[in-house]
Amino acid sequence: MTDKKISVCVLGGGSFGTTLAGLMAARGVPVTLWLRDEKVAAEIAGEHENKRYMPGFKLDARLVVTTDMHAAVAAADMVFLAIPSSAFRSVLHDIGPQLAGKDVISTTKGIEQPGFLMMSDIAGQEAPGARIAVLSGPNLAKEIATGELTATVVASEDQALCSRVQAVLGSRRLRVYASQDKYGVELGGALKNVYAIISGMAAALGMGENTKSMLITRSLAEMSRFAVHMGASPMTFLGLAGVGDLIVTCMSPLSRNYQVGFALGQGHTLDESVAQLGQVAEGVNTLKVLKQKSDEEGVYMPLVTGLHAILFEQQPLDAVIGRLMSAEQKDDVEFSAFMSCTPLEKE
Ligand SMILES: NC(=O)C1=CN([C@@H]2O[C@H](COP(=O)(O)OP(=O)(O)OC[C@H]3O[C@@H](n4cnc5c(N)ncnc54)[C@H](O)[C@@H]3O)[C@@H](O)[C@H]2O)C=CC1
Ligand SMILES: O=C(CO)COP(=O)(O)O
Repeated sequence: MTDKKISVCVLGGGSFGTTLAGLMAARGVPVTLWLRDEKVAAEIAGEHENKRYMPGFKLDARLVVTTDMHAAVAAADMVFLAIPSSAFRSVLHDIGPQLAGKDVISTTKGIEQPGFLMMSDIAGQEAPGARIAVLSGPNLAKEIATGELTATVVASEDQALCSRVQAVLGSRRLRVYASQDKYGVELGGALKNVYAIISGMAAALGMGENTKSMLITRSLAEMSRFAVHMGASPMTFLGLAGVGDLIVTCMSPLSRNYQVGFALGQGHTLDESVAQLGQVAEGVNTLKVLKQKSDEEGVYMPLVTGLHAILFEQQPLDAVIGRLMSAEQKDDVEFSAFMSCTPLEKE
């Protein structure tokens, strides 16, 4: 790293954007947080708090907040995106040419249809001149904001970019590990949201601890099977952006996807469950995208199929659980065979 301080801009003033921007500002990094809403921007500037998304969390007074996206991006060397996947492309579309030569890091955990595109794919299309990385791991915004210890993964083929992100974001409370498997890290972050909905349902239904453990473990098997089929490294799923993020999202009531599942398990409809959350739960859209893709690709994903049947095909929960529990009993750790074969045998 050079002596010059890297200037950062965070796009998106929801839970995660606010948290990341506040964290970096508190470390003395020059940070500007961009958001759309003038009222929220004025509140953050005046009271150092985002009462809509992060009530009760004080932000560092050095954090600059703006509603002028073009000015914020122009002044930055590194741009983090913390925008829901549904709006990711439209936000990038406005600033694509401005991002040439800059570091762009997506923190968004979703997939775009049509095309089954990762957020880094969209960034590559909308900002072809940018250097692109993704950030993912067990990173519940509220825990990061209270200073709980955790870690995350920055993934890019560009190792110098990973090092810059580690320098800007890493601290004694947040370790930033590097990976070159951008696709696997991104897939892990998106897929685990679906399984968090299932885990939330299981919790609301009062299921046992054995059941919850089985669900998380079989979720890992299912998401890894899909990801490996799609070209990701199986090893990535043993790391923070795979099993790490899966565990936290499936176990914590702070997860919004878990909360949606919990509300569903209490008997609320999907619309009610999403409406009462008031924040993004990416797993709902990812479930639709994943069901379609796994059908097209012929990848066996019984948990995805089951949740899709409950949420979008009006099938009763009992019937789905009955089907899952009476399906053929196959191998436990199935890709041990895949990992031990040579690259040639894999093809
Ligand atoms: N909150 C968390 O703990 C974490 C969230 N993420 C990911 O970060 C992404 C963003 O999530 P959150 O910040 O949690 O969501 P959120 O629901 O807390 O906030 C979303 C923010 O995006 C803004 N927004 C929506 N549409 C927009 C548009 N067209 N233009 C500009 N801003 C727009 C909203 O106004 C709001 O400020 C998601 O993909 C999520 O999976 C990743 C890691 C942790
Ligand atoms: O991705 C997250 C934690 O790593 C946040 O999960 P939720 O979006 O379910 O809150």
